[in-house]
Amino acid sequence: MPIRLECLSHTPLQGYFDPAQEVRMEVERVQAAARERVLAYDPELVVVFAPDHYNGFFYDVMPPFCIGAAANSIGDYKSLAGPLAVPGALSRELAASVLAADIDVALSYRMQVDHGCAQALEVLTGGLDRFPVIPVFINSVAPPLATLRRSRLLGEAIGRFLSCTGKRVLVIGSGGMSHEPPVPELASADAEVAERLIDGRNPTPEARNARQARTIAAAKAFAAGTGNMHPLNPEWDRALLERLACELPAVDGMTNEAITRDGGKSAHEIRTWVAAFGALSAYGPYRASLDFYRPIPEWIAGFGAMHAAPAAAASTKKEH
Ligand SMILES: O=C(O)/C=C/c1cccc(O)c1O
Ligand SMILES: [Fe+2]
Repeated sequence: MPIRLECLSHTPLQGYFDPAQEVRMEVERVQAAARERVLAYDPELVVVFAPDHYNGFFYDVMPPFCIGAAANSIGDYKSLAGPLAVPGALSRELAASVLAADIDVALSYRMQVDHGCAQALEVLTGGLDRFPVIPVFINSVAPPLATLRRSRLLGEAIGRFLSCTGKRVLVIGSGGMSHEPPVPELASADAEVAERLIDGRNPTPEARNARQARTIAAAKAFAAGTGNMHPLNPEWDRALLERLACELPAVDGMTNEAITRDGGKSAHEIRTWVAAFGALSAYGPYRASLDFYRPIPEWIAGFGAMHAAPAAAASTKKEH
């Protein structure tokens, strides 16, 4: 019952507004190495913990967590569009098992995922449907949010289920660390924006282009040091990476208010990493490697990559 973990930041700005070539190439090398590890491991099941950015989940019903029993990627920015290869019956069993463990989770047979999920699948597996994949949405942008501890416990409950499947499992966490791109908030929204946050599925191409143009313009202003976006916080990011590697339960002490204050409103995407590490921790002690970290203002992201495996695992090769 082997398991491997890959966590990485995403950004829809890759390919639209890039950092210096040496940084871009370093990220590409790290991403290629992660993909090589995954393909050599050849998972029988992938579980991807991902946020959403008001593309698939809205305030008409905003669950803290949702397991996909079928899912489609909308293809925002340059991310891939199309169906994920979701094993629906197994997703349902997973949801039942998590609920039986006293963690309340929703189930969707029509989950829409955005770049927050699709980019990680493309980078790590080369596509959306290369391996059977169960997407697990974690609300990271739409207050009120569950606690960070709850994401760790969700991950643990999922890990316990996975360890009983006998499958070669890969868990993925997809999210930035400190960052705060221009995502609107319901509390301060006018009526038109509020409606978009409550029920804004399937916008027109014009509306989508306008949104993407706003993000690109914000990235340019942020990298130029103008505008009033929350700064990236490499010190906070590095402390978090250390916690994930060495003392996972310590994340329980991080309150939502402190995460917003220190990392910015979208830093809550770290809960995808926390859940992935929670799943891994259900298999016992683990060993984690930090593959990359750098604040990248052009991508509005504290950008990191880590991989990990149970301490007992001798190699990352395929195990039968
Ligand atoms: O959804 C958007 O329009 C922008 C999302 C974004 C921007 C920058 C960094 C990220 O991690 C994002 O998800
Ligand atoms: Fe994001």
